Amino acid sequence: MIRTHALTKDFVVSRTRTVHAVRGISLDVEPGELVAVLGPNGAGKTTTLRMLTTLIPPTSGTAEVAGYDVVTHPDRVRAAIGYVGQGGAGGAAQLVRDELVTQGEIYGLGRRTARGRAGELLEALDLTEQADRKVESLSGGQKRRLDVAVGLVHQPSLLFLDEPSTGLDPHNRANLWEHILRMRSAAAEPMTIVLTTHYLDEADTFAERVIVVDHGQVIADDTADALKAELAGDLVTLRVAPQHAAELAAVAERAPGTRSVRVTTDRAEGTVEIRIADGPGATPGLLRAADAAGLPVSRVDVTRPTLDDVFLGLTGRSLRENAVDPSQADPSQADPVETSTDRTSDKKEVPA
Ligand SMILES: Nc1ncnc2c1ncn2[C@@H]1O[C@H](COP(=O)(O)OP(=O)(O)OP(=O)(O)O)[C@@H](O)[C@H]1O
Repeated sequence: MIRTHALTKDFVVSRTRTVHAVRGISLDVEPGELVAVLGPNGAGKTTTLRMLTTLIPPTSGTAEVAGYDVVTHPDRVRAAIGYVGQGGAGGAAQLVRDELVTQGEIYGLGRRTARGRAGELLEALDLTEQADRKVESLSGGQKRRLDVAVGLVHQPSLLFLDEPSTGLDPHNRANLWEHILRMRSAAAEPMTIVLTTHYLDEADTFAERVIVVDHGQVIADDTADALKAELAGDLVTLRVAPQHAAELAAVAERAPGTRSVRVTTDRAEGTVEIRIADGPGATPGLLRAADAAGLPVSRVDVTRPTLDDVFLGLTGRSLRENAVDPSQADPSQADPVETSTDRTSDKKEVPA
């Protein structure tokens, strides 16, 4: 459904400054996949989507979408895909139903077909009651559902969603997802969905495949579970008396399967966080080793990793930090993407 090879995009900002937004992305997305593209601000997610949806041309490399090259056959690509951008669609003063009918007509549907399709989408996305209201009067969640309806009006087999739920509260995010998944399962043909998101839980819960992008490159690509198992490991947290923390960390570092150990102490307690392949399986051995070393553990927690832990493991940075947009960080840098985001994590991890 999507095949890219060494896709790049450079933005020449001035004579001395070029932003290398996308640096050689090669991807294959099969029909019917639901793929989340995850990465910090400025990683190149939107730029990649904009190339795949023919909104901007690549600087180099190739991209085939729905069987057509984005540069040589942009019209064919556009007819086959739906795109819900960050800004949203829709003329504010239009009525909701008219907006959908107009969009359908733009895609070449006859008026009668466009009205029929608008009715179906309004019902599927729970917007029938709002059909005769102005777009500008919709709530944030309703507006986003209308954006999705607009993206689907011509029944594309491939839908791109750029941060579909940003700005929505948790209830509206869940509601939007319920609708997206319902539309997807109701589609006659397998619908491929590619979305970008900042919400790690959203990628974790809904995406069948997660592509992690950083500095314009793909740094990981697998199911969320596989990424977590391969790249992060479970987190076993042991609490001890503060004077025992460093010694317990040394014991933990020697335990089989330990990937990294982090120690923090305050007056009351020492905390030893152990990143380890199989937390539940490793914990009894860790406790036996602590006991044998005369280091009584007062509390044990085992937590499964998140996608943020995956990103942290890959880059040493957290996706939760509100990363600075590299192109805005230091205008004097010739290559801001490369040079201004090398931020080290606050966490002090001791490699195992
Ligand atoms: N038109 C443009 N001109 C110059 N630089 C641009 C342009 N569009 C994007 N960039 C830069 O390219 C880099 C990648 O931007 P992009 O919007 O693709 O990132 P993103 O991963 O989608 O980020 P976010 O999560 O914040 O939306 C950033 O440094 C951005 O400032």
